Amino acid sequence: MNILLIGYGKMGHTLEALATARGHRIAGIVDPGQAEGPAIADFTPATADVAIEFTRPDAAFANVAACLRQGIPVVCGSTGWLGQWDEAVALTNELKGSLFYASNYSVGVNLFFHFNEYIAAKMHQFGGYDVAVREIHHLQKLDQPSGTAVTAAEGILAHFPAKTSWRNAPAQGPRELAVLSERTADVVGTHVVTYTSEVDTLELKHEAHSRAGFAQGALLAAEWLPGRAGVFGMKELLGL
Ligand SMILES: NC(=O)C1=CN([C@@H]2O[C@H](COP(=O)(O)OP(=O)(O)OC[C@H]3O[C@@H](n4cnc5c(N)ncnc54)[C@H](O)[C@@H]3O)[C@@H](O)[C@H]2O)C=CC1
Ligand SMILES: O=C(O)C1=N[C@H](C(=O)O)C[C@H](O)C1
Repeated sequence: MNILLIGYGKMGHTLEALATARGHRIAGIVDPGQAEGPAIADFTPATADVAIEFTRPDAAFANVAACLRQGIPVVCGSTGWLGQWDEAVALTNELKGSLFYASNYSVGVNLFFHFNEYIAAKMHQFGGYDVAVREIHHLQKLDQPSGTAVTAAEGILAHFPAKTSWRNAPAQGPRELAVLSERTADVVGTHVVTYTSEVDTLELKHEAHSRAGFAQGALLAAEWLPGRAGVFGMKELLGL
């Protein structure tokens, strides 16, 4: 496939290496850091089968919209832009385009999401536990809490009715779910869901050892998306 890379930072470089190792061709790289590099408008479905976007919260929506307008299926991994999610869905449907989004492309994290929802329902059934989410990332991360932590929090709220909202700070009452963020040098991405009762603690933890898992999942999505119109995520791709 001809893959357009949008964003050539930590994820862009990891994706480039993995995509070429899997026999794909990089159709172009769009990044303001690339001197005299191309723009998304320079590409069409004839030159790019799919675009993969990993940039920053304030750039993601415009990049997704530009791909949709060019008729290029887009796999977006940027986090922290979901305030514009409804607009992105509406534009995808209006243009009959193809959009894939995941707050985390790692297969392991998507299993973590699946077990998180199952555990939340069970813990609610048995009662007596409080729950909190914690995420730890490197110092360069722009958004807080992480997109993954938001997905985990929403999974808990959907299955653990004792919690009705989440807050990126210590909970202010028993109905609030605390989503706590830590920033530490060189941590790729760690997420922990902790249930505590008076007598014990139960934890579900995912720790990324490198960015390879994110890139593998994003490439799976990029290979799957072309030819499918609509909005998709990892549940559809992995059948979870
Ligand atoms: N969904 C997932 O599985 C994952 C999501 N992420 C998210 O992906 C995003 C990027 O992460 P990293 O590569 O680690 O960041 P990074 O800071 O290393 O790279 C971002 C790149 O985007 C470029 N950029 C900025 N504005 C741009 C624009 N308008 N158009 C094109 N390129 C632009 C920057 O120059 C930089 O090279 C972040 O939002 C991060 O949270 C990161 C890892 C996994
Ligand atoms: O910025 C990162 O690095 C990561 N961002 C994603 C998120 O916000 O959840 C996924 C992963 O944890 C790495």
